[in-house]
Amino acid sequence: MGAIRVDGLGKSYGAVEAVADMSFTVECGELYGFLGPNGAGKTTTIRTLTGQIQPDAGTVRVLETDPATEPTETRERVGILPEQQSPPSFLTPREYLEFVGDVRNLDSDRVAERTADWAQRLGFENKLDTLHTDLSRGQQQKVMITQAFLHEPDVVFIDEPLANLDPLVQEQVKRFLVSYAAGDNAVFVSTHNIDVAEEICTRVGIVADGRIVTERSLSGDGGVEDGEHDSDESLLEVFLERVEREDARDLPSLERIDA
Ligand SMILES: Nc1ncnc2c1ncn2[C@@H]1O[C@H](COP(=O)(O)OP(=O)(O)OP(=O)(O)O)[C@@H](O)[C@H]1O
Repeated sequence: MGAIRVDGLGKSYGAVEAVADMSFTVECGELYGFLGPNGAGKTTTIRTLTGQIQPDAGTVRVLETDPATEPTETRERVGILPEQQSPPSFLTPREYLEFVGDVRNLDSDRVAERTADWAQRLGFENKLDTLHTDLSRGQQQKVMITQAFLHEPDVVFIDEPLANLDPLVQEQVKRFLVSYAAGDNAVFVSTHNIDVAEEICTRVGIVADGRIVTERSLSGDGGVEDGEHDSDESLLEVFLERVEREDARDLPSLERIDA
């Protein structure tokens, strides 16, 4: 099933054109990496796909729902780990995950079971009853990862999944994301970490100036599968080449500077 479809998406904030004619699709079973420099339009695209903001132009569909007109239907079926979001300071992880389970209409026994599983998987069992305000950034990130997957959604949007996590937990989360996508779910990861994208993603879209400038299928062994590019070319090389090319388009030419 088509998980995410974006066609001609445009979104401006006043005079700032954050997203301009963005188009791409993601199928269930894909771990799709959304890569781009600061200010490229990644967060704006995710916010549109999760019904947090309305597009100015184009169409977006998530599991055949329209997040602009059916935000509740969309959000019921997706998991979201937003950029730099912390769990509520006045709740403990257990209380927060019970609340999320309630909002997601999950049976309380199931929530308790999944909370215990995730706490064990990510190693925060001994913090389940500690207020978030007394948890480290990494421990809070583990709780945020748990809430995104609590209802086992078909599509998950994650901004910088490995932020603040120690190397051991990073490995566990990477392995989990790969296996979750392989279970016929779509995992959409926005990241600046090109090495991680190259390691775990099945496909990446490189974003610059509010649109996809190129997409690459990844072979899973660090190689980039592409007819246009040398297969030995790393994803970092592809990224730098395409993003610099877009930057150069925006810069005045030397002749114009000299004139
Ligand atoms: N609420 C807002 N009001 C005005 N401009 C905004 C707002 N949010 C984003 N922008 C602008 O829109 C553009 C795209 O921002 P966006 O946050 O989508 O980029 P990004 O690719 O997620 O960047 P980063 O990698 O730095 O998180 C930027 O020029 C940014 O300054």
